[in-house]
Amino acid sequence: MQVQRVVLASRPGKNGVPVPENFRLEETTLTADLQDGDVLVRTLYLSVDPYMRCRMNEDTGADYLGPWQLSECVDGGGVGVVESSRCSTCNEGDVVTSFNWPWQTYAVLKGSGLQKVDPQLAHGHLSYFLGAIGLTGLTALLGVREKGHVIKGANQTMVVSGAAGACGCIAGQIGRLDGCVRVVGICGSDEKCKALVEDLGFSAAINYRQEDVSTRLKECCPDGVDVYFDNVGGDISDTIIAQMNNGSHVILCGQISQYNKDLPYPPPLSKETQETLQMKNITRDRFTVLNYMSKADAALYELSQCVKSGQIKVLETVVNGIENMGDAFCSMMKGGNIGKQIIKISE
Ligand SMILES: NC(=O)C1=CN([C@@H]2O[C@H](COP(=O)(O)OP(=O)(O)OC[C@H]3O[C@@H](n4cnc5c(N)ncnc54)[C@H](OP(=O)(O)O)[C@@H]3O)[C@@H](O)[C@H]2O)C=CC1
Ligand SMILES: CCCCCC(=O)/C=C/[C@H]1[C@H](O)CC(=O)[C@@H]1CCCCCCC(=O)O
Repeated sequence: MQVQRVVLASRPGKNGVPVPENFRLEETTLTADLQDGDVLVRTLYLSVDPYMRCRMNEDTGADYLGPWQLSECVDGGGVGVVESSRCSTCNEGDVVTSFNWPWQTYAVLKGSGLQKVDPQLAHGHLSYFLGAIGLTGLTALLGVREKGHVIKGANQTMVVSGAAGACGCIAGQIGRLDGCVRVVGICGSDEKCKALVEDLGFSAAINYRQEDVSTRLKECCPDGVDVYFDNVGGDISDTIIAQMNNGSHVILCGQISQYNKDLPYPPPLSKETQETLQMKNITRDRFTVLNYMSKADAALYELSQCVKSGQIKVLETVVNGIENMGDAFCSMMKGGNIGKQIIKISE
């Protein structure tokens, strides 16, 4: 059968900004003759994620991430439906997901590498398995729980950077549900600020492109900052950390402001910020969701219940068509998304 796929056409260079032309759409022939253990899947939704910028480099700078190879099909988070199966654990019609889903309209995959999901968990919104009820939601929930030290009744203020993105949206809502009295989001547009406060229940939001973050933080966080969910790093994080309280906690989730630079992960901190962390006894633990997968089932069930009950609101930016994968990735890296950036591949 004829299928479409996306390959890596070129690398942006270690210090380059990725462009859609780094990706190329191709037609290819898929031999749908299944071997034992294989399944034929139709792709429903694909995910684009910041860590993929590192996979565009020859050397990713992160030991658990392999680089994408030139002229080879790109992969990442995906969800799809089993069309036919020669695997004992997968049946026709099953909805399945994987972190290594090829950017391809149909694919033959090993059934053993796929996770079966229950569409009911997402009320039929299958794209949520790439976002709020997938790795994104897990990152937010487990990041806050494992590294945030949020205690109900402790009058804590949480700040979230990258707050209107996939992880940030959920992290702030978890902070509020878990008992922070104040949750302040930092993001890149007035429209995003409005969504955070009016739709997601953040106490306040700061547009870092328009406002003086330090001044606005002092206004929005009069008692200082107790928990900081860090998605972006760089100057924004330095400014927030400068206003953190003694004994407070940084959840080091990601550092997207540094991903277009030739730096290892996590990138080094300024001397001043290192001194602040030390003097104020602030913890700053790196959090990697893949290290907590033993807690995934319970956490996904909790996220599902919160989404179904409306306690957690889900925002998505959906574009249609595999031909738009590169555009969607580059747009997300520049802030084109509100909530999780999803690409719909088929009905
Ligand atoms: N530790 C872990 O296990 C995991 C970590 N992550 C990390 O979480 C973070 C968020 O990922 P995810 O939710 O998927 O992506 P998002 O949906 O948050 O998309 C990325 C967002 O980053 C913001 N951004 C881009 N450049 C900058 C910049 N220079 N300064 C400030 N903000 C910027 C943009 O929003 P804006 O308009 O506000 O600029 C953009 O929308 C990333 O750092 C990622 O690496 C993700 C998954 C797992
Ligand atoms: C290199 C910078 C990464 C910064 C943090 C981050 O974004 C981490 C993301 C991972 C998270 O733990 C869950 C994921 O899906 C991300 C990594 C996925 C790894 C897939 C492995 C693919 C491969 O190399 O084969």
